[in-house]
Amino acid sequence: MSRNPRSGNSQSLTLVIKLGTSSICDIETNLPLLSNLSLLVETIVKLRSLGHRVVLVTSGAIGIGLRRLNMDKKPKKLNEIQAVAAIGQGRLMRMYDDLFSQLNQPIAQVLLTRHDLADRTQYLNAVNTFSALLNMGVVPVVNENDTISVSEIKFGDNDTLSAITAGMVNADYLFLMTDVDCLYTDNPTTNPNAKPVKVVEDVSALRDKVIVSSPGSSLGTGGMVTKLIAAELATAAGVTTIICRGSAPKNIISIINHPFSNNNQNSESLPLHTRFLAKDNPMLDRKWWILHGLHSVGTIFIDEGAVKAVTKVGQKSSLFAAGIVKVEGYFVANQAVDLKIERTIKHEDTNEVETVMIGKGLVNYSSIEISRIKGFQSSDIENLLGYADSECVIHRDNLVITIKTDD
Ligand SMILES: N[C@@H](CCC(=O)OP(=O)(O)O)C(=O)O
Repeated sequence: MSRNPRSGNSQSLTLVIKLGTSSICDIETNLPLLSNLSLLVETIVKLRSLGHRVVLVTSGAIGIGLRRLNMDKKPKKLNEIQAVAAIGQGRLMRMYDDLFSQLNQPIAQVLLTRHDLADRTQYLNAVNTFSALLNMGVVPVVNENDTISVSEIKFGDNDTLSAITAGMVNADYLFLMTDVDCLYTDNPTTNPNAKPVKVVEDVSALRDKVIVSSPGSSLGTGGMVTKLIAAELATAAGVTTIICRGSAPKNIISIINHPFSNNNQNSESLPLHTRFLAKDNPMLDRKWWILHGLHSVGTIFIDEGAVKAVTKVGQKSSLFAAGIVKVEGYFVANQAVDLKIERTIKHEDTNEVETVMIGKGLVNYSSIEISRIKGFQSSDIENLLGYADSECVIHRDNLVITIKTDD
């Protein structure tokens, strides 16, 4: 089996390149790593000249902001960190614009939060803006909008933001540039026996095989854990994801020029990197948006019959009120909720309740309405509520199943 980038040829690829704080600022002094950044800019301009479309997702606002204020450490208070990021973001963009301008490459600033993408219209507006920028030959430079990002609406780290961005632009590749060559079976700085992991077919299966304790830098929030989450999101959207060393950006060109097949996974001619293969059947854009773009605001617990119906191979059903046993959280129609089942596991003396995540979906009714109609047939909804907006609680088009099924 060979899973190559979706466009199937290397004529014109769409690449998202994510650069973490450790590749932008010196970890001791916070001074910008100008030679690194210049090499990256040269590589991106080279990629553009080869006909590729490039999006840069960059951290570094906090690091650059700290340097501007002559502060050694990140402040403790969230609003002060946000202030530092606001100071650094303009300077970060100025630095990129200065470097790209030397090579006549126009760039654009795109600042996003998860909240912006939770609304389908705003999500599509962002998709359209990216599309227009790439069609104009511009390199969008993306960061999280730290001024308005607090935990509820945060991507949390730029690895996740880069995976969401890669899904939005239908990228062929996501490059997660970091301070190590690749993913290892353990932390290579503390364990000399740690082995490089070169090709990953299934990110979720990998979690038991590698120890991903390697922390991010003191300024960044990511580490290997967030890279694996990003790889899982991106590969689910059909994006081949690569972890490679941030200080050697030219490797990107070698990697995309080298056709991949499982037979040459140990190719010695390529620089060390980890390749996460894109899923053969990527999730449709809308379902991927529901799963990763939206924040869950509640939970609907369903019974075994409903689990069977919504996970049925071939013809998955919508979720009806009859299969709902419990509602948690306060939400209104059109918001995203998790779908779970509680199962009782009988031990000799005790019973244990296990909660299993089934999926996520957009509801047609509020939590208060669902509490009143749960367990009833669709034909009873009008009597119970005085109206019946929809016969199902979650339509199958708005429902994403996350447990493994056979289809
Ligand atoms: N928006 C922040 C990003 C912080 C962050 O997640 O950094 P990293 O883990 O290095 O990708 C900044 O620009 O400093």
